[in-house]
Amino acid sequence: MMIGGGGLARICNFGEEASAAEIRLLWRVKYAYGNKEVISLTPRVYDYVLSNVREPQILRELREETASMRGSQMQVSPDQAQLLAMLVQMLGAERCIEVGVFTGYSSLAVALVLPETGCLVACERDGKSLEVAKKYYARAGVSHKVNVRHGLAIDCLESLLINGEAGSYDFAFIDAEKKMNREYFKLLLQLVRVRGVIVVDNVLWHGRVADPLVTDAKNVSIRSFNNDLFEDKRVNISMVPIGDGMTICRKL
Ligand SMILES: C[S@@+](CC[C@H](N)C(=O)[O-])C[C@H]1O[C@@H](n2cnc3c(N)ncnc32)[C@H](O)[C@@H]1O
Repeated sequence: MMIGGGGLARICNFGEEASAAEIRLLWRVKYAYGNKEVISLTPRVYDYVLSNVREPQILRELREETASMRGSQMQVSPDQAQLLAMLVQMLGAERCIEVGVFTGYSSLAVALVLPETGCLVACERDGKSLEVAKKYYARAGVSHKVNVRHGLAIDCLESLLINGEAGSYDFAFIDAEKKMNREYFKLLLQLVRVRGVIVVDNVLWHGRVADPLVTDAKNVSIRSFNNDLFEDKRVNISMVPIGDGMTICRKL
């Protein structure tokens, strides 16, 4: 059965008003690959996902405090933070780096699961949001695991390399200036050990990267970096449609 362009547009734009049957039809039209049906994250499905996230109380409080702050939409979602923490645990990571801390939600999620001897280098240029992050590291009792670096992330990463720390990190998370992703990745690939992991956030850029008609500078830059990662034989990759999209890269 075919569905007309107008019908599709209506369901796409006003998904919440569409009937369940229409949505199922939309899935079949738009998201069926061979025999495989791929889930579309409606608000209801996403609520269900969130209801299955085991968000620690301290992270919930940080998220709620950040909600009233400017830029709160930059924070990773609870399901993303949970995935980052799980990757760190699966790797048995002891040494991590975060590029782009904001008020500390993702870095706290990582610090909480690091062993007592673990260390997270947390790079952030904005002093005001770092104050919130430091308050929560202290409240959570993980300040001793977080090496806060206030300044430009590039300077921080270069200083780690100058300090002879190449190949000594297990895990890194990139979540700062998108147009700098290529530079961050280049430095982090040196800092992370073989079989270590680098996660890049916002690779789907609100879905706009998939639209060839959107050609603003940020989109072009994210799309081009995604393509670099796809071609990069030094890493295995997995692009995951979680939050605003994250690509998990494992160094070979
Ligand atoms: C998307 S937010 C990070 C969100 C954070 N990971 C979280 O889950 O709450 C990006 C942060 O990167 C910081 N940032 C942007 N450019 C930077 C740079 N060149 N050096 C250091 N930090 C930078 C911004 O100040 C902002 O706080």
